[in-house]
Amino acid sequence: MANHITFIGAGNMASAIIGGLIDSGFSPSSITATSPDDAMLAPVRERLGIHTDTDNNAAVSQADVVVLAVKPQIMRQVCEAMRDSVQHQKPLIISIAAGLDADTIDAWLGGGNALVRCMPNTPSLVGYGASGLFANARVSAEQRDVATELMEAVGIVEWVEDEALLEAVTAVSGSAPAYFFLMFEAMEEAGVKLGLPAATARRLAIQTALGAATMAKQSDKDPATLKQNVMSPGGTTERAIAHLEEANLRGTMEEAMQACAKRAQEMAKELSTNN
Ligand SMILES: NC(=O)C1=CN([C@@H]2O[C@H](COP(=O)(O)OP(=O)(O)OC[C@H]3O[C@@H](n4cnc5c(N)ncnc54)[C@H](O)[C@@H]3O)[C@@H](O)[C@H]2O)C=CC1
Ligand SMILES: O=C(O)[C@@H]1CCC=N1
Repeated sequence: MANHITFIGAGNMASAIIGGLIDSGFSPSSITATSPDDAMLAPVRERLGIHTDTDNNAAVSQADVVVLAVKPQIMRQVCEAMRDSVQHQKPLIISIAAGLDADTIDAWLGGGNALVRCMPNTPSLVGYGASGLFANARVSAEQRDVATELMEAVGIVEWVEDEALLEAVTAVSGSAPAYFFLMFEAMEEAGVKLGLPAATARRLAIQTALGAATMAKQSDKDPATLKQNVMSPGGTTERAIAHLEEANLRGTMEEAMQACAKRAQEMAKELSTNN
């Protein structure tokens, strides 16, 4: 495992990963998070007990792993400003930015870096993250293990050998918590229209999703069979599923996920040329 990890950026995704790491036993004293605004750092410092710094270069100079966790739109400026300290320190770089390819980030950091691109998701905060990882040619087997260990501390890890597949990972898991949260909103709203108090509908819907996900994960049956097991012939579920199929839920999911992957591609083009 890494001796010291520095997170450049301390927003939603960095705090989710840091929170998950600490819950899984990683020492807060081995983690630093940065932001130019100390007011943003105070809550993570107080809540998580980690080191914080408003100076990215100072934070990089102590790290053997640097996680780039700023918005893609400011990544170039952030990377170029810490190029010298990265070149001096030569840490393993892990970028979690959507739509920014490994070569582009490596070039912004001066080139020659061992760089892992990771597409995590926010359930990392509760230890149920799902991350897709890609390593550039400079990443050693030991560094791969470090990246795996880091992200496995907050969930499951899938390596891809073709970087372009991270776009698919973004559609299937990176952005996907939001699809399920939308589903919870919709189920709560519909439950209220059917007469339930909002809080009751929300609790039932969320618990049901947790139960369904746990069953799907633990069972040796595929999701289609598990679905079939809920559907009594001529019963209530059959009617609901027929409605969802007629409304083309599958097609809608496919279109949404294609749009997600396409946006990752567009961001890669926009950010590598216009940034
Ligand atoms: N939110 C999500 O579900 C996911 C986000 N990502 C990626 O994670 C990255 C971060 O996203 P979020 O955490 O959602 O954004 P965020 O806006 O919550 O966090 C960004 C952080 O960067 C900090 N920051 C701004 N300028 C900085 C600088 N010069 N130096 C250091 N820190 C600076 C901000 O203070 C803030 O703490 C993005 O690249 C995004 O594509 C990837 C997967 C999922
Ligand atoms: O929406 C986004 O661009 C980021 C990347 C994946 C999840 N959130």
